[in-house]
Amino acid sequence: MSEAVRLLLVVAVALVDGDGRVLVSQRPPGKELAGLWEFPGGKVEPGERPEATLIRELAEEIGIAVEEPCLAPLTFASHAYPGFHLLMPLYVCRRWTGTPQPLEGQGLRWVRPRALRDLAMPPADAPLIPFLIDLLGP
Ligand SMILES: Nc1nc2c([nH]c(=O)n2[C@@H]2O[C@H](COP(=O)(O)OP(=O)(O)OP(=O)(O)O)[C@@H](O)[C@H]2O)c(=O)[nH]1
Repeated sequence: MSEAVRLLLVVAVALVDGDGRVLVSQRPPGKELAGLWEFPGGKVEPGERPEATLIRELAEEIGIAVEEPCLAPLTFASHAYPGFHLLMPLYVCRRWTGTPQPLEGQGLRWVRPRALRDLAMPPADAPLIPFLIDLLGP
């Protein structure tokens, strides 16, 4: 039998603005993978539905309100990190209330999907970029 892995379920979202740009957030100093740009989101807590996790994280991290029907599944990442295996559904969202703000002192940037390739992102995220380019154009 192969070695047991710890599976970590994290949900993330590509918020898309009217110009087809995507919001990325820079992991704050002190966290694992600090300085890398990522899609907003976080770990699914025990007993929590993934969509509820995203709605909670978006309110906590960037101060916007999202309605569940506005979260559309796009694709997912499956990546072996040292010590755990990340499974990360990526949703797309084009409608929300409020203006994204860096409530946790993180950097926030709106970028065209093609420009994601030039950002330092966690290794799990690279395979997600072509799906965003297909959906939104470069
Ligand atoms: N949110 C998010 N997490 C990602 C992405 N890519 C990626 O590998 N991850 C990984 O998924 C995990 C998310 O953990 P997190 O620390 O952001 O979750 P959280 O907000 O619940 O953390 P906390 O325990 O500090 O509250 C980390 O291991 C992170 O490196 C991404 O694009 N977005």
